[in-house]
Amino acid sequence: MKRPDLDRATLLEARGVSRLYGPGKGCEAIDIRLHRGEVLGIVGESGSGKSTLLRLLAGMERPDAGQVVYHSHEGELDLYAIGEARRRALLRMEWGLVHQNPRDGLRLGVSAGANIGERLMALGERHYGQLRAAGQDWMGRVELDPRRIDDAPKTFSGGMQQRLQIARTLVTRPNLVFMDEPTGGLDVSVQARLLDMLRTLVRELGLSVILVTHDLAVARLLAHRLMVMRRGQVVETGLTDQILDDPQHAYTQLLVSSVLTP
Ligand SMILES: Nc1ncnc2c1ncn2[C@@H]1O[C@H](COP(=O)(O)OP(=O)(O)OP(=O)(O)O)[C@@H](O)[C@H]1O
Repeated sequence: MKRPDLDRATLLEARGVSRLYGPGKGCEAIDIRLHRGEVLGIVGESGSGKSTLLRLLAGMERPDAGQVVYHSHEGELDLYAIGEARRRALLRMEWGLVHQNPRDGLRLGVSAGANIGERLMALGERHYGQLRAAGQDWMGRVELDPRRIDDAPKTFSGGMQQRLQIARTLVTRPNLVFMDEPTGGLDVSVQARLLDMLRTLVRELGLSVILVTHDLAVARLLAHRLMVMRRGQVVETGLTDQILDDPQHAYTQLLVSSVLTP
C-alpha cells in the first residue's frame, strides 16, 4: 500500500523497550516510531516476540526497560508513567484493539448492535436512535447484514464475528489501532475478503495501525512499513516493498523465500 506522506507527525514511539521471559524470548531493546496515518507491520515467525511487543505498545504489559510514548493531542504521554486508570481510559477512548480471536474482543451474548454501541456509549453517546443508526451503518461498512443488528454474535460465523469486532473497534474512530493477526484462524477465502475490506477501511479512514502478523501476504497488502523480528530483536526494518522484494538480512531472505517459493 502506498504510504501517505501528507502528515508525518509521530504518533507512537518505543524507546529501547524490553521484556524478556528468557534468553531470546520476549523482546529486547526495541525502537519504534509510528507516524500518523501509517500502518506498521511487525512480522516474524512464531515465538519471535511480536505479540509481546504489541502488549507493551498497547499498554497491556509493562516493559522491564524502556519507554512507550504516545503523542496525544495533549502532548507526549509516557504510557507506563501515567498510571493504570489513565492507560485503560486511553485504550477505551482513543485506541482500538483487534484481537486475533474475535471472542476476546466481543461480548458474545449481547446483540451485534450493542457490541458496536458500547464503545460509543463509553465516549458519552446516549441517544438510542443514534447508537442504533451507528450500529446499522457500521454493520453495512463491514459487509454484515444490518438486519441482523439484534442477533447475538454467537450466532455468527468466525469471519462475521471478526467483521463485527472490527466494526466495534472502529466505530469510535480511534487515533491508533492495534491488530494482532486480524485474519488468523479463518479459512483462506474468508481471509481474502476480510483483508480486502480491512484495506479499504484503513485507506478510507486514514488509520494509524500497529499490525502484528506472521503472514507476509497480509503484511504486503496492509502495511506501509515493516519491522522484522527474530528471537526478540528487530533484524530489519524498511518500506514493505523494499523488505519483501529485496530483503537484506539473511533471516528476512529465508522468511520471504519460504513463503514465496512454491
Ligand atoms: N507471559 C509469558 N511468560 C513466559 N514466556 C512468555 C510469555 N509470553 C510470551 N512468552 C515467550 O516469549 C516468546 C515470544 O512470544 P510471543 O507470543 O511474543 O511471540 P510471537 O512472535 O507473537 O509468536 P506467535 O505468533 O506464536 O504468538 C515465546 O518463546 C513465548 O513462549
